[in-house]
Parts: sequence; structure tokens; C-alpha cells
Amino acid sequence: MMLDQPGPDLPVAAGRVPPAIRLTGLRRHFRGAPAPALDGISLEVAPGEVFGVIGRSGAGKSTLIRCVNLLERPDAGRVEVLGGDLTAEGEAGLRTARRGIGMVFQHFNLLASRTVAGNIAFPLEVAGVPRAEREARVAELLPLVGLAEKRDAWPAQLSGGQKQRVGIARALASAPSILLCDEATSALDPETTTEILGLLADLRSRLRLTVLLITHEMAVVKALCDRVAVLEAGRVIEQGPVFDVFTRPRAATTRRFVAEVIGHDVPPGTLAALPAPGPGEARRLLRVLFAGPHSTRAVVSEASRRFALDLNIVAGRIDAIGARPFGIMALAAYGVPEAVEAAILWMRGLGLTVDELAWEEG
Ligand SMILES: Nc1ncnc2c1ncn2[C@@H]1O[C@H](COP(=O)(O)OP(=O)(O)OP(=O)(O)O)[C@@H](O)[C@H]1O
Repeated sequence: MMLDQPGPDLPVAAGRVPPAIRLTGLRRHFRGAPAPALDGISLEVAPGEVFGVIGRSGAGKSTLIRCVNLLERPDAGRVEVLGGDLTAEGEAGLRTARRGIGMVFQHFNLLASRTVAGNIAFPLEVAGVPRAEREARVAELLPLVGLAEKRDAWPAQLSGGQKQRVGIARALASAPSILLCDEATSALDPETTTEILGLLADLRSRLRLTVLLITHEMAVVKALCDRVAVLEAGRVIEQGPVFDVFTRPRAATTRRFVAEVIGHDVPPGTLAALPAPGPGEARRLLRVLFAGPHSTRAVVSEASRRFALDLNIVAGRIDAIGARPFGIMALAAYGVPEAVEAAILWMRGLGLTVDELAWEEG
């Protein structure tokens, strides 16, 4: 498999333009909690970028996203949105700033007593927008989220996916340039998740939105995000372009998230089915992630020649992020222990991620 196709440019490379969102040193320690929910978070989201924050339950994701529109006030640190310091704003300034920041919720948060149109118009009503203008905006938004036929339906008559479409339209009502998504697909089945992620991807490019989303699913990050930060115990432990994080995950937590999506676990029983190492020989089961200008076959055959190893490919697949392919394979390596070690170092030197899954000496 050849993996040398060039990748598309990121829509906005971080750092080239002033960020749409800049968080600096955010801290939040809830009273009575043993540890801070946010423990010094700094990150930047470029205009037009989809930035994902992923973490396990309790990592601090909800607290983080709620700090961006100051639904939650950090104890320390700064929240800048489109150049303005929200942490320095009073209530009136915050209300104005929040009109530029839409938010989509996991459980939709629709008002059961209002129709689809009534829910979408709600934030405009609160902001005092005249009726005719509200109606015109709702008429624009309904087809944009694929609900043109559902204007007068009640939330109880909608599927989960349709409810989230209403939630998205409501978040866009005041024509924000920033969209915050708080686990927007976590309450949906896999098929509906794919639909909603597709809708968000479409809206993002049509409306030139900057999107900050939180999720516990790496599949969401893979489908939608340009960059990702991994949150653990209130800290960012790793961040970078999604392709890089998938192909060169560093932290153990990141590797586990990546493994969930690309499923490169070696099938059970693989080791038992392999020949035992000979006397003085090492047998190692390796998981190798490839990206960039390598061909798996070339790496395997060259490593085999250079280090006098017997290398068996026991599992392998190819995947892609955007249009950029990468490959994963499990290799059983047999040879003198030093040669196996040297081959691993050589592969890592080529920029491949090599994990050792099992080790045995004859
Ligand atoms: N209002 C609160 N009062 C006290 N502790 C809180 C409060 N909100 C969150 N926490 C605690 O802060 C930590 C981070 O919570 P947060 O909800 O931000 O994490 P999360 O990553 O979003 O998790 P989940 O996906 O389960 O919502 C957790 O230990 C949580 O118990």
C-alpha cells in the first residue's frame, strides 16, 4: 500500500491569523471537589477551523466549553472571543458577545410547548428582534437544516436527529460566527450521528463557521475536526492536527482513543497461532502506524533485509482522514533480540509509530 498522496491544506493553519477563540490559563475548581475541573487550559481556535476537545467522562470538557461563553465563570484565566476579552465583560457586554456564539447541546434542550419554528425563533425573541424579522430568519434556517416541512411540528413529533437539527438552527438564529457543540451527537444512534456530522460539516463551510466541539468519541473528531486537543484531569495532554494525532499519538490516553476508531487491535488468538521463537531468538508482536511517503511493503522488506529478521504481517488495514491515507498493521518479528530492537528504532526513526504488543524469547 502506498501512502504518499499529499494531504489537503488545513482550512486555516493555526497561528497564521488571529484566533477566533483564545483561552489562556483557564482554571476552575468547584467548591468541595478534590481536584480542579480545569487546571490551566490554554488553547487557540483559528477562524474557520473545527477544533475538537476529546476526553473521558470527568476530564473537564463540559466545564471547558461552558467557560467559552461564560455560562461557567473560570476562577482564573482569560477567554478571548474574536479579539474581545469576555472575562472582562459585564452582563450587558456578555449578552451582546453571546449573540456571536451559538451553542448546540447533547440533549437538544428544546421547549416542548413551542413548535419547531417557535424554538428556532426563541433566542431572537429574547433578544427583542421584531416578529417579521424572526419569521424571515426562521424561513431561511429551516431549509438549511433540512426541516422545511417541519415548521409547525412539535418537538414530541420529531426524531432525535430532527430535534438536533432544530437545536442547530436555534444556535444559528442570531447568525453567529462561532458554534460551540457540547456532545452534539452523543444522544443519537450511529446513522443519525453520521447525518448530523455531515450537516455540521456542510454548515461549517457554507457559513464559514468556527466550531469548537467537545466529545468523548474519536470518530467524531475523525469525521469533522481539523485539530484536536486531548483533555485529561483538566489539562490538555496532547494537541495537534487530527491527521498527526491519529498517525503519531503520543500519550497513552490518545493512543487508546485512536485505537477505538481505527480498530487496530490484533485479533485474539493471533499470538497463539504464530510459530514459537527458536532458541536464542526473540519474537515480538508490533503494531505499526504508517503515514506519509512510506509503503508498508517497502518498510517490511527493508527492515527484514537490514536486520536479518523474519517479519510476518498478521493484520493490517488502511484508513483515511479527509483524503489522506494512513495504514496500520500488526507485525510478528523474529530475530536475535538486538536486531529486533534495532529494527524498532529504525522504524521509529522513519516517523512510524511502533507499539510493542507482546514479547517473548526462545
Ligand atoms: N457544578 C459542579 N460542582 C461540582 N463539581 C463539578 C461541577 N461540574 C463539574 N464538576 C466536576 O468537575 C469535573 C469535570 O466535570 P465535567 O462535567 O466538566 O467533565 P466532562 O469531561 O464534561 O465529563 P462528562 O462527559 O461526564 O460530562 C468532574 O470531576 C465533575 O464531577
